[in-house]
Amino acid sequence: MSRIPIVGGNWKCNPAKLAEANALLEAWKAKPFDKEKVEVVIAPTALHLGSVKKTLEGLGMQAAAQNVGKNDMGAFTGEWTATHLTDMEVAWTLIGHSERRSKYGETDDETAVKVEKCQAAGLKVIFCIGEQLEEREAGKTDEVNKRQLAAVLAKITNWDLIVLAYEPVWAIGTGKVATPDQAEETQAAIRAYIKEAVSEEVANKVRIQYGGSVTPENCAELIGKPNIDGFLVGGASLKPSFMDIVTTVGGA
Ligand SMILES: O=C[C@H](O)COP(=O)(O)O
Repeated sequence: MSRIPIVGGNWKCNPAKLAEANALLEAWKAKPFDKEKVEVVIAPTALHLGSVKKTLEGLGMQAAAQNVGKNDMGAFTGEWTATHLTDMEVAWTLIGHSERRSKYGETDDETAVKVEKCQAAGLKVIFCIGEQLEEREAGKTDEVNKRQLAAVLAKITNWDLIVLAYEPVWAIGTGKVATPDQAEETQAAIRAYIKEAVSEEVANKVRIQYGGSVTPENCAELIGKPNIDGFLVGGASLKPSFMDIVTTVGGA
């Protein structure tokens, strides 16, 4: 089954100024890509989301939030909900990024509640999983990925709204990209688990991104692997050359 690749840009808490975001998007404009062959989803900071979304639309890209609240509307200062995002016509959110898990204490159970809310609101989710260095060294990579996935599987009724992102934590922002074989082996195991725990149909159609120190230089070999359906890019998505990753994945 052919899966349309999907490249995400997670800007995290960058750039400092909206003008810088606009300048980056202006630079991207000069490098067209084939929208039939690759989907592009960009997650700016929440404050820039509304403005950046409009510019992204002009580029044939979609906007994502980097996080979503686990509560409904009400007295939850500092939060927003899946309903707010769909009302603002933001189609996507990330859930379970390792920085949310490790720096903000997000638990597997909380990711499950968030996924459930997004499914109810019809919001698309890039669901992030991945092991810490110690877990890989202890041979627990597949176990960790399965645990993080198992927490949310029962909440997913519409798999068309779900993309998985495998991001080994030791590869994020470190320059230590997983080798294509490492990423492929782990992502094949993730797909095998989805086949076993959900169905062969879902396993065949769900897209699995790789994330962690992806650059224009290393992305070609990674995307050549059968179980890598795109990337979730951090640092390199803040540069004009991000478009080289997009065109390597999907053609100009
Ligand atoms: O969400 C993106 C990942 O955290 C990867 O970040 P990175 O490309 O800077 O390693």
